[in-house]
Amino acid sequence: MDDNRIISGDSASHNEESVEKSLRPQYLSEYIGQDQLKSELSVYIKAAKQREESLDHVLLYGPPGLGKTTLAMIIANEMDVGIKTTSGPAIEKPGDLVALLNELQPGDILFIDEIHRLPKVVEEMLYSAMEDFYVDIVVGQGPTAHPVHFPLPPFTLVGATTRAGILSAPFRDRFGIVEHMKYYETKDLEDIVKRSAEIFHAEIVTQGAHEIARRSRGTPRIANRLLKRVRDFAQVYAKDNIDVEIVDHSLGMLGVDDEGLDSTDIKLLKTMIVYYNGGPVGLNTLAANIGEETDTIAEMYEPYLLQIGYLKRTARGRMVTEAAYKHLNYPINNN
Ligand SMILES: Nc1ncnc2c1ncn2[C@@H]1O[C@H](COP(=O)(O)OP(=O)(O)OP(=O)(O)O)[C@@H](O)[C@H]1O
Ligand SMILES: [Mg+2]
Repeated sequence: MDDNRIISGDSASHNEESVEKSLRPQYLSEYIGQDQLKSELSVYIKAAKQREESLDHVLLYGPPGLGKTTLAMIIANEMDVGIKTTSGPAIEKPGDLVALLNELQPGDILFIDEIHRLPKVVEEMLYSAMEDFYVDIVVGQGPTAHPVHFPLPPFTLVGATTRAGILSAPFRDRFGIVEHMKYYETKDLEDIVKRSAEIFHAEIVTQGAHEIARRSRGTPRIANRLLKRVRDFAQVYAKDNIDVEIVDHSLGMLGVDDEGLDSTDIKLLKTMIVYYNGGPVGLNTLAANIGEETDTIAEMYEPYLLQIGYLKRTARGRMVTEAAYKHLNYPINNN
């Protein structure tokens, strides 16, 4: 995906990894927002601990950067168990999965990011692992090949995906706990920005935090990234604190508009307005027109534009709404 996108919700590049780590809340009590999800999870965690059992398998889904990986790590901390982290595309064959499962201690968490990208054979092997804690593997080759029943310790699979819709039903049904991550309220993002500023030892006034929050597309990762860039501007301009003026100036320089939309969001909307009279346009056509991958649009751009009501889905494709015409200052064309 496009890693240069300043407000990308996509995973951070390597040099930002360690900063990301320090920003990650460790326990549920430090995790800001997502109140419904937090209160549900805390009940399930408490109950599992009281029974001294492993937590039921958890599926977390929602747009990039909303805190799925963070939450998986929090679950491990709260359960006081180990966690092994991997991702769907990294597990290429059943043997890779068996190797991972084999390393788990009883109660441990296996976190699989991008779980919708697991190969089918691996997914099917997970069925018995999840349900009855065993896998059947074939040992040997040719005439000496024979199946071996391989028991596993009880473990918790935590899966994260941006596309719950494309998981097969038998797979989805094996997760006892399915949680939908929602875009964050501005107030929650404001608290996240303040918390991160404190970790960076950066002074920020409430209005400044509010302005970053408002323009972060409901996404903590974007809020943190914007904060880092604004902090750079404040430092270079020798400001003692981050106020609305410096936020507004910096975000303007970064091409983040008043609603938090970036140049790709705007290009997408303008293409639909100018070339397709507002739509309907199919996702593939749109992707080809603006030079992005279809998946990138579906996972990173479209969900937020749908959420704020600038796009709507119809049976024949995506359409731009009146609100988007207004925001971009285009006359509404009603034919
Ligand atoms: N509720 C929260 N409170 C505070 N910080 C948060 C919260 N949720 C996420 N963050 C911060 O946002 C950043 C992104 O979170 P995370 O990596 O968990 O997102 P993700 O959903 O796993 O994204 P992706 O789908 O791209 O893997 C992290 O640096 C984390 O510190
Ligand atoms: Mg993640």
